[in-house]
Amino acid sequence: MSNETTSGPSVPAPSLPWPAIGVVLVLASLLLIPLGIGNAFVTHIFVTICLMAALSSAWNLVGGFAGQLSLGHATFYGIGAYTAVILVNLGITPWIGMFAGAGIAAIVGMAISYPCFRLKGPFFSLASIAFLEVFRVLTLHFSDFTGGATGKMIPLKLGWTWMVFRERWPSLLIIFGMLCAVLVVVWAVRRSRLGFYLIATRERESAAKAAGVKTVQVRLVAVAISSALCAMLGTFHAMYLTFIEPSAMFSLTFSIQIAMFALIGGLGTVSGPLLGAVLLVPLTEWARASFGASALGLHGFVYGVVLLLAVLFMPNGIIGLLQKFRRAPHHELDEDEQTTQTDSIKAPAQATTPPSPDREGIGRDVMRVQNLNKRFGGLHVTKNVNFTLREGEVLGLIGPNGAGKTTLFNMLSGFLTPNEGSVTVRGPDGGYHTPVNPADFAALGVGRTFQIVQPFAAMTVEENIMVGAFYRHHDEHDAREAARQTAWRMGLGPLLQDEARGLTIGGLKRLEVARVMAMEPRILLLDEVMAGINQTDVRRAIDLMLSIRDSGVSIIAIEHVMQAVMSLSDRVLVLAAGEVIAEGDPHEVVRDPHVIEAYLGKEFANAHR
Ligand SMILES: Nc1ncnc2c1ncn2[C@@H]1O[C@H](COP(=O)(O)OP(=O)(O)OP(=O)(O)O)[C@@H](O)[C@H]1O
Repeated sequence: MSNETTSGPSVPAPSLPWPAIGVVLVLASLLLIPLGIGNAFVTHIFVTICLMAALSSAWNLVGGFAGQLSLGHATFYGIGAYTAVILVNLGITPWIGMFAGAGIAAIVGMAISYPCFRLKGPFFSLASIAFLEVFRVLTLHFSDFTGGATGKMIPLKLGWTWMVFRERWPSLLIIFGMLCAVLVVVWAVRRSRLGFYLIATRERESAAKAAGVKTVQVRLVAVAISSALCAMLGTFHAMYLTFIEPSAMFSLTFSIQIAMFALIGGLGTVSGPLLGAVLLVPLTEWARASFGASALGLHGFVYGVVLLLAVLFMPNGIIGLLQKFRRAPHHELDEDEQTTQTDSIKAPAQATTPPSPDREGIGRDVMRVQNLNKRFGGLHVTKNVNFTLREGEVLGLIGPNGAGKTTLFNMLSGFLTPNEGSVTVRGPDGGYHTPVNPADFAALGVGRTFQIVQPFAAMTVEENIMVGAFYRHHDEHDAREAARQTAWRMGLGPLLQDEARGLTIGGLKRLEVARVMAMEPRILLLDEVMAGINQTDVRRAIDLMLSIRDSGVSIIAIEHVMQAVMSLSDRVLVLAAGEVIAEGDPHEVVRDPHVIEAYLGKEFANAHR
């Protein structure tokens, strides 16, 4: 079993007060310093900082939270600029044009991102650049509307209605307000179910799907919000510049700059892009002013050097570096502490799911598997698999390596479509349904774990479990509370604020179960949750599974640890070479000569005589 974790950017806990105080102080100085100095050039620099910080924060929703590294975000900025300028020329105020541009950009963003989500890493970035170029060429082509290569002037109508001013301070007020609004949107997204789902999708798409996340849908929502915000900022900038032309509005360099402030400040964090812009824009503007025409393009060189240094020494950006200093040492549980903790968690555990000595009888069928066949090319992996799972039952699924157990689980949770056969699940309404994808299975109450643990590495233990809890609790406070209760029940209480990437394999296994339990499933598919954990943890896991079973959940458990299989299972199903070779009472099944021959071996049989 590999302890596989990704190393995505760090995600700070959103509720800590010090970053909020820092952000408020930075914002206050962005407004008060230029207003206090009253110099046009200084005000211009602060307008640029606010604009870049806002654009980068909006980009961060897609590039940071969703992990889709777009290098073509100027497309939406350009759409916002052109829409507003065309409308201004028709006599419509940019305050309206701004929203028209936002709507168009959101639709365009979703339309071009949907097919590109299949592309990973640099391929998505390249596709985003290609679309940027397409829009630049389109703007050149439709010159009747856009002015073509010569660009378009904004009619010189001064005043708040037209967003054009003789002085710079009104523009500063507008862009400062827009920056605050963008930050509030990003902050709200980060705290919401959408934010958790985006980060979960970025970290582990399969695990996110298993938690009921509609991964394409949440990324499309993020793209729509991000594109709309960029377009609104594009409108402002067009009015500020009073002139637009295609190569400036749909510029690759500008797109890279937008992404870079977030990369340097802290990808996937609320305050990172703001910090990046505050530190970098004055530096480059100073370089531009100091060296002027003698070193044209010097700002690009400055950006390059800073980016190189950031990648080398601060892979998680400035925010990641700051976090490192304040992060508490990792909390590893020792044996005594674990015992105490297990004792101490009994109370909340019993409060939610009392382990019943008079376990309710096994009820009606909750899952029916009929004639399941799966082929990978010429390899026939599962052959005519039939079985049923009943309410409150624990079904042990055993068999040698390569027998097709995980493949079967993938079909029971919608991750694979069978070539023949069907899986029907009894829904909360009492009717039987045939789900087809992970979201459908989750909606019917089927939760699963993965053989290779799939933590959302950059999230804390609490946040990992919250991704599951959000399935039932849409409000952040409710989801956090449910996650905490589940964590204590699973023995993860003292580790709530630890990052998942720091857990031991035993901890990661428990986290995997905790996340799915937080979804309050009716059917639980456990894939080797006891592999690679010590004897004490195995005993604890057995107790935990019994308490889960007693709460009325039906369980199918793939397990090689026979101690667990024997003490947990009401029934055992043995799969060998894709076929069910035995099914029934565990004590009878382990005596079956076919099972001994195919899986258990003679030594096991002798030991259990
Ligand atoms: N996506 C795939 N493409 C091709 N072959 C696959 C794929 N997934 C699984 N297999 C093959 O199907 C067979 C069954 O694999 P599966 O992982 O389901 O077995 P398993 O019983 O879960 O084994 P283990 O106990 O080792 O996890 C193996 O031969 C495996 O190589």
